[in-house]
Amino acid sequence: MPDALLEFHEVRSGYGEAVVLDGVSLSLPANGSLALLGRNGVGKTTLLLTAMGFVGISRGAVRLAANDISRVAPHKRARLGLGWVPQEREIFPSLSVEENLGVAARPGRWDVTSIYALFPRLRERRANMGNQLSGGEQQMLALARTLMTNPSVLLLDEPFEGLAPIIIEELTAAVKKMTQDEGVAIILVEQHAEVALRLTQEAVILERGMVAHRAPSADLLRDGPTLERYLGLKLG
Ligand SMILES: Nc1ncnc2c1ncn2[C@@H]1O[C@H](COP(=O)(O)OP(=O)(O)OP(=O)(O)O)[C@@H](O)[C@H]1O
Repeated sequence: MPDALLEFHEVRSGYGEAVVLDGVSLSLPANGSLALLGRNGVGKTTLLLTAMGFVGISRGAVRLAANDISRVAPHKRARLGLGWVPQEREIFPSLSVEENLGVAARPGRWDVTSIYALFPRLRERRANMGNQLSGGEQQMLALARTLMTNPSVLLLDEPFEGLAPIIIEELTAAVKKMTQDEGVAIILVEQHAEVALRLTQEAVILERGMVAHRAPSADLLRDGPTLERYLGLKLG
């Protein structure tokens, strides 16, 4: 098995007294990609928040490159290489696209030039203010801005939520290039299970805060009974 870049070891976490994740173990190798699936409320976002340290753990450990980061503050985890793309996007409305990118920049493979090559639409809109972008463009900018921090792992929380199919296509093409050609490791939380499975190597399905099923994404994509059982999906 390849060495884990990001690892959850029997993690329990939640909000105050409420336990949401219980005994979750998973492992993301360097250059790996993992789809995190499950019905509403099973704890997918909580898992990403736990990885970032916004939600604390009461048992188990979170490790990044074999270092225990369970008690490390979120901003330090970001510095260590975890990149968080929140569902709310959190674009600065009164900064231009290019300024939004600039505030996040840290040295590495990703800079404004390589980002514009990945997202030509952002180059076209580079002078637009954050509040002069469509929802899909904001989502691209949110992803691109996190990429500007040159993370070793990107945590994506429902990036395709509410977007038109044409924009989803553009975004998936960029994510594919980023992961398959450039080797950025990702955990992708997604309601669009088929899209997520096509973009990733491995998949984990959560149910009631526990790992209910894990499989290579390509296998799960063909496994109608499992998709129906845990996600209520019927294959077309
Ligand atoms: N800030 C919070 N305080 C208390 N409970 C919370 C908080 N955020 C989420 N929860 C609860 O934790 C559980 C898991 O929520 P979470 O958002 O992680 O699920 P999810 O799988 O991401 O769901 P969705 O697909 O709807 O986004 C839910 O029961 C939710 O009500």
